[in-house]
Formats: sequence, C-alpha cells, structure tokens
Amino acid sequence: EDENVKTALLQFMEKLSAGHEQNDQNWGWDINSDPCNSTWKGVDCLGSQNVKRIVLNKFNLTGILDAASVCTAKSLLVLSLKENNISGFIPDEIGNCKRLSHLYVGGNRFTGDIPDTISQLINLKRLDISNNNFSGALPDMSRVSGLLTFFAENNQLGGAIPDFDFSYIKEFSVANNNFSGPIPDVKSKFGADSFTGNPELCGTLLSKACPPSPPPSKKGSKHSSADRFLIFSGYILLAVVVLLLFALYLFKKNKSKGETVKVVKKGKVATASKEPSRTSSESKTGGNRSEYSITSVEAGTTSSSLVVLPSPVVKDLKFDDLLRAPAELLGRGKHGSLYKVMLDNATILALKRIKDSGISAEDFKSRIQRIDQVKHPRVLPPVAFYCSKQEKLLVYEYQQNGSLFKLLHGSQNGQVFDWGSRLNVAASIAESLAYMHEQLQEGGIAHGNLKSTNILFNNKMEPCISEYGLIVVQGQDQSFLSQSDSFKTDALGRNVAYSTFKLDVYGFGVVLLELLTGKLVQNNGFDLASWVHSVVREEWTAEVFDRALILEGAGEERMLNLLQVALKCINPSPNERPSTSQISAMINTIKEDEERSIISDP
Ligand SMILES: Nc1ncnc2c1ncn2[C@@H]1O[C@H](COP(=O)(O)OP(=O)(O)OP(=O)(O)O)[C@@H](O)[C@H]1O
Repeated sequence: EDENVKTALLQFMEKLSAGHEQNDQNWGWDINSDPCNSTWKGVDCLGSQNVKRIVLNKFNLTGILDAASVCTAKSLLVLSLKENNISGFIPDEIGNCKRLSHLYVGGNRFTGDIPDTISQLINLKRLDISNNNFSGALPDMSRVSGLLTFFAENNQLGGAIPDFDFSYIKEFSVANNNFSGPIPDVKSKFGADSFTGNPELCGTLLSKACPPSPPPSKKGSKHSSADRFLIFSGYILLAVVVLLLFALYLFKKNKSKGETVKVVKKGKVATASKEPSRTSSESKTGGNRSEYSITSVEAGTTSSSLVVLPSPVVKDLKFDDLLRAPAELLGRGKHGSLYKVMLDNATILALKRIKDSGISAEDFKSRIQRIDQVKHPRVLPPVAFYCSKQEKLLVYEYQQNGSLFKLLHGSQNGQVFDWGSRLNVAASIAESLAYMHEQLQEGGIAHGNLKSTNILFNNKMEPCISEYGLIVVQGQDQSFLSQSDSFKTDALGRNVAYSTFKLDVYGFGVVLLELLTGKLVQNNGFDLASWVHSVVREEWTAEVFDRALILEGAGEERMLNLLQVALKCINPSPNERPSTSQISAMINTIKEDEERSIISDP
C-alpha cells in the first residue's frame, strides 16, 4: 500500500516537472527513500507515517497536474503548487483527495473548467485558483461550509457567482473575470475590490443596479380590478373555512384527550408540611445516599392537583405519595432541582422541580399534555405532572443507566464508548429530535434545554431525550444571537431568530462536539465551540478529536464529516443553522458511509 503511494507520488512529480528529471532535478523524490524521512523536498508527514503536506511553490514546474496520482496519498491535507508554470486543466480526480484542507494552484497557466469534484472536498479551508487561465462556470461551493479563503481573481471564469456558505469565509475574491449577474449576499464582509473587473456583474456593492427580475405571473396584468377583487375575496373565504374546520378539529381532539387524562384531586397534605426544608443540607451531603422527603410550597393548600398521564409505570400516584416518599437530590441545575424518589412499591421516579418555567399554570398544563400526545420511543414521556402558580413538578421514570454526560465524562469503570456507538447516539437523537420538532412545530414547542445531561439511556441502553419542552425560552438568550439576526423577521413579521428550535439545534451541535472531542462543556457550550473553531481554523482539524477515538482507529473521514455537521449546528446565526430533519439526514449519510467502510476495509 505504502509502495503504491510512493510510486504514485513519483509519477505525479514526473508529470509536474516534465523534462527536469534529466537535469537531476527530482528534488530528492527517490524510489529508494521514504517520503516521510524528509529527503523528499516539499513533502511533510507531520510526524506521522503518511504524507500530509506537499508544498512545491516556485519550483519552476512546467508540466501538468496528475491529480489521480497525487490523490493516491489519501491522507493529504495540503497541496500547494503556487507560482510555477503548470499548464493543462485540473483533473476530476482531485475529488479523490477527500481530506484536502488547503489547495493552492494560484499563479500558474492552468486552463479549462474548475471540476465539479472540487465542491465535494468538504474539508477545504483554503482554495486559491487565482492568476491562471481558468474559464467556464464555478461549481456550487455551498457544501464546503468551512471555507475560509477563496481566491479566484484574474482568470476568465464566467456565469453567475455560485452559492457559497459565507459563514466563515474571511478572504474572497473573484475580481477580473467574466462573471455576470447579481453579487451574492456576502453579509457586508467584503468590499467592491472582491468583485471588480467583471463588467457584467451588478449589485449595490458595485454601485450598479441589477435589472429587475421578470415578473413571475404570466398573465396577471390581464385581470381587471373587479376580477382581482373577486379572486381575492374567494381566497379569504377559503381561508376562513379552513380555519373554522381546523378549530373544530382541535376542539374535538382536546375533548377526547381530556377524557384519557386521569386527574387525581389532592387532599390536604399535612405530613409533608411538617418536614423541614432540607435543601441546604442536601447540597452539603452531595452524592451521599441520604434520603429526605420533598417539601413543597404547596403542602397544606387544597386547590392543586397532580395529573397522572396514562403510562404503565405508575397507576394511582398521589401527590402525597410523592411528597412522603424518600427522595434524594440528584442535582440542582439552572432550571431547577432533580430528585430521585422511591415509592413504596419499589418504583423509582425522577422528579423535576422547575424553578421558573416562565409560563402560567394553564399554559404549562396544555403544553405538557400536548407533548405527551406526541409519542416517540426515544423521547422519555412524563408519567405525571403537577402545576400551580407557585410550583411546577414533572415526574419521569428513573433511568438507571444514566446520562450521555455521565457516559462521556463520568468514571468510566471500563466502559468503552466507541466511535460506532457515538455515531449511533448522534443519529438516534437527531432522528427523535427531528420528529418532535416536526410534530410540535405548530405549537412552537421545542426542547429548550438540550444537552448531554438530558440524554438518558433506557434499560436497553438506547439513548432517549428527556425533559422535552419543560423550559420555555423567553426574553431570549441574546448571547446565542448575532447582532444582525436579532432584527430579522419572517413573512408574518415574527422574529425568526428567536426560534427555540434553532436553540435546540445549537444544543445538539454542542452534544455532537462532546461526542467528538470527549471534552466537557462549560458556559452553554461556548467555550467548547470556540475552542473547536480555533483549532479548525488552523488546519489541524484532527487535533480536536477525542484521543480514545484516534487510538481506536476510528474513520477520520466520518469524524470530519460529523464535525462539519456540528459546526453547521453551532453557526452563530440561528437562521443559518440547518433544521433537525436536515441534520438527521446528514448524520444518516455518515452512518451509511461508516457501515460501507466497515464492509469494505477489514
Ligand atoms: N429520569 C432520570 N433518570 C435518571 N437520571 C436523571 C433523570 N433525569 C435527570 N437525570 C440526571 O440527574 C441529574 C440532574 O438533573 P437535572 O435535570 O437537574 O440537571 P441538568 O439537566 O444539568 O440541569 P437543568 O435541567 O436544570 O439545566 C443529571 O445528571 C441528569 O442526567
């Protein structure tokens, strides 16, 4: 295999240097030596066994680029051939250099089209094709979402400027070509300099208005105003009928649902109120298995009720039972405390006492009932809840197998959490989250607090989402929004940036980063996210991965792909983040690739 790479690299050099070898100009590239032992000029393996970097700038090369050969070196990250006299075109096989992060061919005599396969190099960070004679249209570059630099100035490229993901691009130029049409939305990151010298380009940046796009309607203008009025009122009538039908449907649905919910009226809870509040001593005992009862501010009042949802876990649960049962404080988070409650019949429950859900008791009730209607096997259903003005409690079945957080960061007692399992967790959570988002889109109910402590393993060790929808994100956490996004509105004038669904996507992105890096999350994930960004910006992306994964020999290509998904999820602009169904599809593709690779390489 290594010999193959060596032969291929020699072939690549031979085609590049065309004729030079007669003058002994092979720069130490020799069949009898190892490309990694530093006698091969311009080749660097960065301390590993595989060629990672080939830099042959100003080597006076006059031949052609044999991409098929150089891309035999699968681990190649950097290919730099700047300022030579290389001619011919860039072959399609450049797409085989899957891990390439830097491709510099600027300052040569390349001709022909930029191959479409370039757009498949999704790990590209920097691409420089400037100062050549390239022509034709550029491929759609929007999949290369981590691109930092794109230099294509001084060529004969034409057509429209294709789609780019401008999220991270720092340097961009298509100046002095034959591009036409409107300048894309570059989010005022770049000035006119990046686009000048293209006579057919238009846009405010170049102070040249674009011609109005042709009106989409074919014969709209033929309608008289009376016609238009009739059509318009017809639409309104239709909308009213649809709305009425929908309201009727909702009304019926609510009614039937109401019958399945068992409401247990709470009697006076005298015993519980006698218990002193143990919150301070609980926190001191920490992980000790000392047991207490929960003291509710409601104890002694009569107007409240515990709603027991239909579930096989508990049947005749009463509020008293909950308050009187021995309980252990498991944690006190930003949004409340979590107790492990042991009932007489050996059932173990987890009781979440929400600090401030931000909504009224009525809203909370209808919200939880709505969530309960949407059932997904990988979303932990609440078994009961309680709400009043002062107190909101949620009851779940206690999950013995712990959380994703614990699996990643807890004392691992010999447990291996390998790449395949991590990818499965990612795919499964993405799928169930996408399902919930789709079902609850209309009610605007997102998870609100997605993180690795809220991903629990059930008794079959399947990952499940817990605490869906308990937290209503209101007043919005501005830290998640960039300046420009806080003002964007959708067609109905709602502030789209404030969508909690996009907050979930961010939360999920951080969970992916945790899976990939094995590192702890602090400060809502900002620390981890910015660390990953800083490493990725420098070319050494592989450094971010959990050492356990590297040692295991996990497929780096798939890890990189999952990292790309994570980076999309944590995009600072909520509106640029993908939807959960898109995320689920992307992760499934990675999973399929993984499965294929297991079959193909032993
Ligand atoms: N049903 C459950 N079964 C077992 N463990 C649970 C259950 N629900 C939560 N836990 C675990 O209990 C601990 C405390 O949960 P809690 O929800 O209070 O923490 P948090 O998610 O970090 O905080 P917050 O939700 O307030 O932001 C977490 O480690 C969590 O994984």
